[in-house]
Amino acid sequence: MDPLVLEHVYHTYNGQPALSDVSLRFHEKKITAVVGRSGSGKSTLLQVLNGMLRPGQGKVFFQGQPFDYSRAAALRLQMGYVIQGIGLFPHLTVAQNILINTRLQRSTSGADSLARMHLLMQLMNLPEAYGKKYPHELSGGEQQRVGICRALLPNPTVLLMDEPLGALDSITREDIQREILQLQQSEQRTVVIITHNPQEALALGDYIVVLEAGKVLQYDTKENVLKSPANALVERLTTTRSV
Ligand SMILES: Nc1ncnc2c1ncn2[C@@H]1O[C@H](COP(=O)(O)OP(=O)(O)OP(=O)(O)O)[C@@H](O)[C@H]1O
Repeated sequence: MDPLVLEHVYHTYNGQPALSDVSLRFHEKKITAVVGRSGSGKSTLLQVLNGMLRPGQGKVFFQGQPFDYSRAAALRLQMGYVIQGIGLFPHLTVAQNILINTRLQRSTSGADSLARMHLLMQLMNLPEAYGKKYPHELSGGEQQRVGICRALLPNPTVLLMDEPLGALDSITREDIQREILQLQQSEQRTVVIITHNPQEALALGDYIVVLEAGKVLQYDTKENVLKSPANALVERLTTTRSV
């Protein structure tokens, strides 16, 4: 079952369309990269997926059920969410930051959470000793890795990422891209990652969505997007470094 489905979704801000007739099925245990220019509607799309925004028109399904906005906060806890500049709590250690979602959910025992934290830190190349550090003692890339560990600690079925690597240098980006792929091999989940960088979309995505002015220009496997770009704009998006 595809865990996230949008049917004919429209969203406007002050009468200005941000999403227009977006229908997408995000495939189970696959990475879908959403690429598009600034202002194309990528963040709006992600916020519609996690129920932070209720679209003006159209349907949103999560795990086969129409999204229940009266339970949005509880449903959101089942989705990991990673954003650029991650929002770690500065007064909490790395370990406390990573474990914060478990405290909210009370879903796993303390020992299980600690074991999972160590596993995730290992997969994201964070030395165990970093658990005692504070966010300001880490580099931007390390902070972003902590944010990914935090989002994944409750083992969500879905992981949503909004430009998670946008502020990083290209070498750190590529390192973290490799770690994300490694994580996906060891525990497969449905991942939606937003990026304005076509190279990143191609590096990470099994599927690619190309958004332009709130509309889906193309949605297909990476291979098909590369082989048969829907139009000249998609071709440009997939052959340029960033848009
Ligand atoms: N809260 C808001 N109020 C009014 N307009 C908004 C709001 N959020 C986004 N918009 C507008 O909606 C459109 C889509 O914005 P969105 O942030 O979804 O695009 P994006 O592709 O994520 O852009 P970027 O890559 O620059 O973050 C843009 O024209 C933007 O100005």
